[in-house]
Amino acid sequence: MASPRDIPTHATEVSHSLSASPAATFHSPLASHSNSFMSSGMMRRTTAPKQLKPFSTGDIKILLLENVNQTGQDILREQGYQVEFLKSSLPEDQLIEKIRDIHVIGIRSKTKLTEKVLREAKNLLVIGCFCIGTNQVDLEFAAQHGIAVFNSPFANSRSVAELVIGEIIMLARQLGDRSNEMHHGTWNKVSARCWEIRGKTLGIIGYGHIGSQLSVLAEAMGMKLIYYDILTMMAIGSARQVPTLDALLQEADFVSLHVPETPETKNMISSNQFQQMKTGSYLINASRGTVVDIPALIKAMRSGKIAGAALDVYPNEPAGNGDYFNSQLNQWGDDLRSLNNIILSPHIGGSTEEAQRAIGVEVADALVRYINQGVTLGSVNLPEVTMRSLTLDEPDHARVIYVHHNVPGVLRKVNEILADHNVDKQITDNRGDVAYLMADVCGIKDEDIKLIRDSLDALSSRILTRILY
Ligand SMILES: NC(=O)c1ccc[n+]([C@@H]2O[C@H](COP(=O)([O-])OP(=O)(O)OC[C@H]3O[C@@H](n4cnc5c(N)ncnc54)[C@H](O)[C@@H]3O)[C@@H](O)[C@H]2O)c1
Ligand SMILES: O=C(O)CC[C@@H](O)C(=O)O
Repeated sequence: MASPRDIPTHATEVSHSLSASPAATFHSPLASHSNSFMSSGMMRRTTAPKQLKPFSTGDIKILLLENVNQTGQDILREQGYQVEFLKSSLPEDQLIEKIRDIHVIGIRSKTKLTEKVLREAKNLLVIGCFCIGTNQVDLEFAAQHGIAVFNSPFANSRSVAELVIGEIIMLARQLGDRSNEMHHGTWNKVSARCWEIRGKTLGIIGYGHIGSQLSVLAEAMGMKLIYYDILTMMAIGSARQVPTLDALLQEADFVSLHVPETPETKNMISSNQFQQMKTGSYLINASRGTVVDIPALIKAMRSGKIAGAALDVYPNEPAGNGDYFNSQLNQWGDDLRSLNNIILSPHIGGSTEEAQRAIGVEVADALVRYINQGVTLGSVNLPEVTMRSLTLDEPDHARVIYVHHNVPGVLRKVNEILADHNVDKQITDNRGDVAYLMADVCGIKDEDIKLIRDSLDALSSRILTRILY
């Protein structure tokens, strides 16, 4: 392993012969990524970043599921990693089989990386969620095992907000039904219970990236805006935060959900909430399928309480494209489909070319930075730690990364191990029980690296040791 010949660029700058498991010892950035990182202004240096790899990039095995965008695939392949790409997600048994062998996995919203699955992921270093939501990953278990998780926090927010604007108009004008009728040859020119959206009140539940973006668009369409959020959020334009969910439900003509999947948001909109809503109002859910109690929605629509709904997400969603959205998947499937003025879309809120390309780049870049430099900026489950790249005028440096339980006395022990070396820079941070330490050490020889790694591995606080050189 570790042959510098396999390193695509600047490979001759370093020459190490240590054999290492990717999970134990990792290495640094390719120029394109480290340069863009350095140009952030945080860590400007005149010297080119040093290319560090303890083993051939070809040893890194990456599994990309759920049709991750080509932009992301390209970035990872350019690094020389082995990338396996699949269009759909995998059934749990196949996922477990594959995850044993890989160092990196890229997923979207469908793949469930539960404790059961992650327990088998003995070589896994990092998870890339090529989406906003990270509810499909057991973040805590991953952190406790030193597996970093990255996502793309807002690259598809605009796409979701635009879809919702379209749905508001479609529902107000019963456009889905009229279109369906025309597809079946029926001309049905009606205006009863069809409305303009101008002057109507949109109630946004969850005023984060998507909710606030929707607020801007809806206000431009002449709607009045109210929102409910567990946090006090800055109102945009003339939007107004209301103190309770009930207050929002009682006032809004359209209710749109933009909350994450959490225990608190499970069935957040159920029979009681439908009762609070205005008769003839509309519900839109493009957040997560668990947030709306669908049988209660079906009842509320049949009774006329709710005049229309748009759903983009469901408690159970198929693994891939095909003829799967039936009552076997969700027992109420047929009832839902039989309703009038309901728009059903296959979780496409974030599915635009713009969003998927941007997500591909953002998440793949984060993965490369983590694999090659150990930088955790943007991680959703590990402390966010960064240091400038090592440079070509630092030839005998190594970057020591020690992920550990946050218990008293660890730093003293780590620094005893590093004491005989010159520590250029060191940074540590914690997130709950898990701490992440990075130290750049100079004057390092191959035998030092092995010694440092073995000594760190022997500490009881250890979760993961990586040495990049
Ligand atoms: N349909 C799609 O394709 C699609 C695309 C992107 C995101 N999403 C979903 O939309 C969700 C929201 O995305 P975002 O980027 O706006 O997230 P965000 O984190 O920026 O905003 C979420 C907001 O919800 C609030 N919130 C959390 N719990 C709440 C509760 N119990 N009651 C009220 N407010 C609560 C938070 O305080 C936050 O302001 C994501 O978590 C994801 O599940 C779906
Ligand atoms: O693309 C997906 O599968 C998920 C889209 C969306 O729900 C997200 O969380 O970003």
